Formats: sequence, C-alpha cells, structure tokens
Amino acid sequence: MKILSAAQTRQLDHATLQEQGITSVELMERTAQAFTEWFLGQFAAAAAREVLVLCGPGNNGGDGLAVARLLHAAHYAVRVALLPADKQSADWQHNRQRLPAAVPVSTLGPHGALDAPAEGVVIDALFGTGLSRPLAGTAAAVVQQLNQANARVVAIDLPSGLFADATQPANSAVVHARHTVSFGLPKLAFLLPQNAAFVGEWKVLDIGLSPSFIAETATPWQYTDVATMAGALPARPKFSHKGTFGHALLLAGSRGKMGAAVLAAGACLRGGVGLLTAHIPGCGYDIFQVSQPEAMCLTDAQADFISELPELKPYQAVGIGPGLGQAEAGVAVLRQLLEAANKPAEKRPASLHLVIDADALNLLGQHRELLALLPENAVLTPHPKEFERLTGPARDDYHRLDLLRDFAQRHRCLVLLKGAYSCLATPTGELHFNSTGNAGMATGGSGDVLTGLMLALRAHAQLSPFAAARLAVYAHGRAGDLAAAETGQAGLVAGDIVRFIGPALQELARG
Ligand SMILES: NC(=O)C1=CN([C@@H]2O[C@H](COP(=O)(O)OP(=O)(O)OC[C@H]3O[C@@H](n4cnc5c(N)ncnc54)[C@H](OP(=O)(O)O)[C@@H]3O)[C@@H](O)[C@H]2O)[C@@H](O)CC1
Ligand SMILES: [K+]
Repeated sequence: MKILSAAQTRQLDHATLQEQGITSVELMERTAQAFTEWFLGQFAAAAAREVLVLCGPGNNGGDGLAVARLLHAAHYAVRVALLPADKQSADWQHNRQRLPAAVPVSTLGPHGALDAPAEGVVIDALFGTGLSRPLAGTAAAVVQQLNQANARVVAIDLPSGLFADATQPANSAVVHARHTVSFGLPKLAFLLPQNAAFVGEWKVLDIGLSPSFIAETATPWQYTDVATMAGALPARPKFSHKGTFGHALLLAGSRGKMGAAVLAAGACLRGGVGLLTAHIPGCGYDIFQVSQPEAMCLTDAQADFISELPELKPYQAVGIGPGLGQAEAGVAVLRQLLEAANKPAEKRPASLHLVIDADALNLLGQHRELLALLPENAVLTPHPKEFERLTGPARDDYHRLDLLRDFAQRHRCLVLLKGAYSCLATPTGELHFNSTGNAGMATGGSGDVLTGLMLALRAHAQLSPFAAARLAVYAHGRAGDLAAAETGQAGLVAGDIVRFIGPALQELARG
C-alpha cells in the first residue's frame, strides 16, 4: 500500500471527483459516513454518547460538521464548537447549513472554557491535510486546553497541528488524540515514533479514492500490509530436497551470549532453510548442539569469541552478528567476510547473500572504512542506536528517514531500521514500513530471531534480496503477534516468536 504526501493526497481527492463524476460535497459525505460508522462501533456505550465536535474553517471542519449531523441523527448528544476564521470552505458552508438547529453551536475563543465532556468524546476536526503552518492564537490555545483536559479525543484525518509528512517546530501545539481515523491511505506521520503521543491508535477507512491515481503516483513510501504480502512465500515444490532451500552459515555467539546464536539458529530453521551450519566459539558447542540438533556446528579455535572465518564455498547466505560480542578479532572476521563476498564471481560462491546485525553492525560503526566493502544487496538490520553509530545522529525521525534512504542508496544495500514500524530501505530509494508486530517484541533476543529468519529467506533461491527481506520482517512481526495472542505482550519472550514462525509463514504461502 502506498503512502502519499499531503500534496498528493489533495490531488488524489480531485482525481477521485473527476473519475467518479461526484462533487466534493458528496465525497465529504462519504467520508463522514465512513467515520461515523466506525465511531458508532467504537463508542456505543451510553456514557460515551456525549460528543463535542471542534471544527476548523476548512474541509476538515466540514467533515466535522457532517459527522455532527450524522451522530445527532444516531441520537448522540452532540455539540459543535467552531474556530473563528475570516473565511470557510464552500463544503464547510454547505454542511454548516445542513446542521440541524437542535445541535448547539458555539464559537471557540482563546480564553473561553472548552467544556469537554467528562465521559464522552471530543472529535478533533480543526485541521487536516490543509495545515499550512504551526498553530497559533486561538487554535493553539484551544489545543492546549484540550490536551490539559486529558479528554478522550478522536481526530478526523490527522491530529490538528500535525503535518502529514513533515516535522513541526518543537513545542508547537498538536492535539493528543487517543484515536486518529484517516481515509484511503495511511499518512507518513502515523509511522514515526516522535508522533506516537499525538496520533494514538490509528485507522484508515476505505472511501473509494481513485485506485488508478494511486497506482500511477510515484512515492518512495510504502506500507507493507496483509494485502501486500498475500502469497509472498513461494510454494515448496513437491520434488524439492534440502538443497533447494539453500545452505546458510550463521556466525554468532560469544561467552555469555550463546542464547543469541541459539535463537537465531532456531529462527533460521523455522524459516525453512534447507541446511544450517553455525560457526560458534568453542565454549558454545554443547549448548548449541543440544538446543539445535537440526543444525550443524563448527567451532572456532577461540573458546570465548569468534576469530576465524570458515570456508564459504558451501553457502548461499551468511548471517553475522547475534551475540558476537565486540572483541577486536571480530573486525578481522567481518573484513574477511566482506572481502570474500566482493571477490570476482568465479572465486566465490555465486551470489553470497549477507545479513549483518547486532555486534557486527557496531563493529562496522567503529570501522566505517569497511562500509565501502559492503556487497550489493547485503541486508543490515540496525535498531536506531546501531543505525546512529553508522551515520551519526539524526535531528528527528524525518531526518533519520533521509539518512536511511541515503545510506541504502549510497551503499547499494538493504537497511532495515527496526522499530514499531520497521522501515526497510532499498538501494533504489524506496522505504517500506512494516505493519506487523507488537510492543511485546521489545525484548532481548527478538532481533536475533529476525536475523535468523532473514538468513533463511535470503538463502531461498526463489526470493529476490528485497522480497526475502520484506517477507522476513513481516513474518517476524506476524509471528510475534500470534505469540502475543497466546502469552500476552508482557509474557512474550523471543523463543515464543520462533515457535510461531511456521504458522506465520503458512499464512503467507502461495496457494
Ligand atoms: N478534498 C476532499 O474532497 C476531501 C477532503 N477531506 C478532508 O479535508 C481535509 C483537508 O481539507 P482542507 O484542504 O480544506 O484543509 P484543512 O486542514 O481543513 O484546513 C485548511 C484551512 O485551514 C487554514 N489553515 C491552515 N493552517 C492553519 C493554521 N496553522 N492556523 C490557522 N489556519 C490554518 C487554511 O488557511 P490558509 O492556509 O489558506 O491560510 C484553510 O482555511 C482533509 O484533512 C480531510 O479531513 C476528506 O473529507 C476527503 C475528501
Ligand atoms: K483533525
């Protein structure tokens, strides 16, 4: 699913009107009906039936007026408060006229009490995608009052004061919504941690916006949802054997961190790899063999950390990082691996796929000269701190996305920035935000599980580097969601994610 800019969203609205031969008032009515239907489902309890709708001067306010009329018709106790303005949009005026006289209407002032319903809901229809500058004056005062009242706020389209696709100045007034209900496509702002307190739970409702305009419009931002991923895992051919699904090598573990190697290996095996060999420090041999009998095991000359790179010929994919530690010997191993992957094709296995994570990323951050050796389509899986060690600090989440895009393009690699909406950057400059996963997965070992699953899918001959990476992050999140349904988020541990990789992949299998 694409994510469009605020400007493209306006064009999409216009294209929809032209294509479907409807007026903007009719589209506004469709929008208000979709919102109201969602609202009735969400707030059916008697106590929630007192509603204050705050309306700005544009079409977002027009949506609010139409919603007020529809909720009044559904027997909610609705009040409307208008933001004073020099002019209102034509569709706003249309819906103002249609508002039944029985709905009380007041005008907001900078000092007047907001009088938010204690048990009910405030609908924020002050500003949407037409926000052209930070809020000031009465609008800012109203938003501050609203936030202080700690009211249950539902924002229409966007929390007022929040830009759809750009950062707003620090300390500017933005509504803190419990729910944000938007239309057609998600907005970039919803996916960034810095906006979490403003956006709350978000939802996108289908209002039949022009599919052809969406298909033809170019955007770097994509949202990987369930529809995107249907059938993403190729079926296993009947006459396949273990070689069909690749032989992966995992370089992982150090004294005290063998669990990372065990978890990554488990995820790789559950990810459907044909064969897995792990190269681990000597101290981990018994631990590893006992806990992962399906994997083969090579031990390093060193007992406590990895100091050697094994012969790479048998493998299609190599994963390095989980529990590696930051011993200096790891730098030489990483350098040798990158050099081997860069050697001319006849001297190394065809298409050696690399997955680089955790301590291997920290080593890269400490030795940035190694970045020049990254082979094309290597996948790096940093969390924001690890990413910062590679690129330097970001000013805000939008700047971080710029750094991410730039890094992936410059080094021609895939970079997965992990977070609530993990973002996969491609060498061609696309940013794919993942939709699965939950806060229970913010727990030790979760990243190691992702590395193992990523490794399995990169070893899979039928998946392109990008398809494998996107599938891995989606399935990892989905496995976490299935696990949390059983354990709850607090009780979820990384091993639970491994257990649910099979069911998650099964949902995504091509029929
Ligand atoms: N078009 C359609 O068919 C559909 C549209 N839909 C709905 O319309 C919404 C977009 O509507 P919109 O474009 O009218 O913008 P909106 O956010 O209401 O505000 C614009 C007004 O606010 C003003 N203004 C801006 N910033 C300000 C500030 N800081 N402080 C004070 N004033 C400020 C601005 O004035 P100006 O910038 O010109 O000075 C202008 O007067 C969209 O989010 C969705 O809810 C849906 O129903 C789907 C169908
Ligand atoms: K709004």
